[in-house]
Amino acid sequence: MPKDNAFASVTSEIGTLRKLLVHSPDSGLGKVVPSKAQDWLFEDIVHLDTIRRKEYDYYTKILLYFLDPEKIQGRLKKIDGKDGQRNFYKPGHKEFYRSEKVIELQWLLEEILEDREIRLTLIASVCAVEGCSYAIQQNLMDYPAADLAKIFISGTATDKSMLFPPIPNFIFTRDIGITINNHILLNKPAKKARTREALLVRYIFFNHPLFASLRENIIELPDTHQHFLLPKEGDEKKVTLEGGDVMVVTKDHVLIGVSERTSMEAAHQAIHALFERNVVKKVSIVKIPKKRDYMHIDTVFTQVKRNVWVMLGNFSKKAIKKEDADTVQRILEGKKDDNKIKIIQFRKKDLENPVYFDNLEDLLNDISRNDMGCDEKTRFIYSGNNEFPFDAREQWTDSCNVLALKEGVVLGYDRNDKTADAFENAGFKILHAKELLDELEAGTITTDEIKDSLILMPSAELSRARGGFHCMSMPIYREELKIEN
Ligand SMILES: NC(=O)NCCC[C@H](N)C(=O)O
Repeated sequence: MPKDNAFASVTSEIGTLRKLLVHSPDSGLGKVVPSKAQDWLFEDIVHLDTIRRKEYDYYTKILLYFLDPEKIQGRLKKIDGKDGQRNFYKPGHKEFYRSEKVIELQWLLEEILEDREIRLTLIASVCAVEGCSYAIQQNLMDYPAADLAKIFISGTATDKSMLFPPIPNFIFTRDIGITINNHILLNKPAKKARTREALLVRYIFFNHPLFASLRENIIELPDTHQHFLLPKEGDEKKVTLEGGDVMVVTKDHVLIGVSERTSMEAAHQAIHALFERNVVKKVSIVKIPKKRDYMHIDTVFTQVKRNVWVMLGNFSKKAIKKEDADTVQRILEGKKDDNKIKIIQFRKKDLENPVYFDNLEDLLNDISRNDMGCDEKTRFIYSGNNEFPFDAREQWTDSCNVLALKEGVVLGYDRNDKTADAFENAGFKILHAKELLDELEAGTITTDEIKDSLILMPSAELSRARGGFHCMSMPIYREELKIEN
């Protein structure tokens, strides 16, 4: 349990995780059709039963074991028993795990929908966003809260009719908002497919009693003045921001990616909002190429320990030097600056004089050494062991997108073999989720004993959704790291 009484506090990427928001794959994932997969931001269609039972359920078990063991310890056989109903994992079912540490968004949505006024407003809002008929809107009022929550998320009514599209990316809770110290910065999705997620989450944060103490600390970025007059596509003046582009590296320092999803204008607004409210003292803007493969900064790097990061080699010093080595190419492509990473750090006390970094490694090294006071050498583990073509292949399947359960213990996909080798070479133990759970249940190991490890999770279906465990988590509370400066 957190030592203080604050409900929310995230001051790093790697402090021991105590509370997070998640959403397990709902039936909407099983409704993605090939013709809409790209619009709905999936590269492929997934097999629902496999993604749940053989993949995501392991994530739930590991999270509960680390964050809320009473819910699961000694009960695994029964939970996954022969009846095969998975009731423990189903929000809305009476046997659902209902953890206040591993917090399921569908459960919170159901709870706020018990309130008639919220139900009416949210029905009207969802119907407006989805362009539903008046008849459907009236019809939705007859559903009990649990069914309505399911419908809002899956898009499908209890009689199996599809009322509106699913929101299959709701499993990527990272992107709905970010806890920065004891504030929550809400997102403004860049893609239409994620609009309903933002709407539902806004209602949860502003209405669920769990967040009552935080209401004053919820930050919503304003839109650009007369934003409705802006051209449809490609205007940097639009304010769009997704959580995968925000990383809280220390209590004073936040990184904000400018990417395919987060606009420069949003970064600009966020810097002002965070400085004006005294949330942090330093914001580093990390501008990455606007590419589907790199959609947010957490798809190209995440933190493992105070002096260890996993990253894509393309953004390393060496790779950037190599790119610049051919003079003719450099001159010809000189204007293609958009393909390069750009890093600018703003300090509240001296806004006029930002600091520039040439490459990602320099920034991360500066964070490890100067912000986190780490004397040990900063180490980088590269996607695919930095070997072509495994570097790009494994980054595509989220090798760089790991979630730290505590400093040095991270969750990643089991399909990224070369990255796992790189972790091993860097001195990390490689653990497999299923075996680890067996050992935890048998009592031959405890979560406290697990140190410096990459826990490999089954991933064949999950990885088709284009996000890893960093994306599948919205930390609400992490223990504060002891930093000696
Ligand atoms: N933070 C992240 O990188 N989230 C991954 C989101 C994947 C989702 N299919 C999307 O394209 O939005």
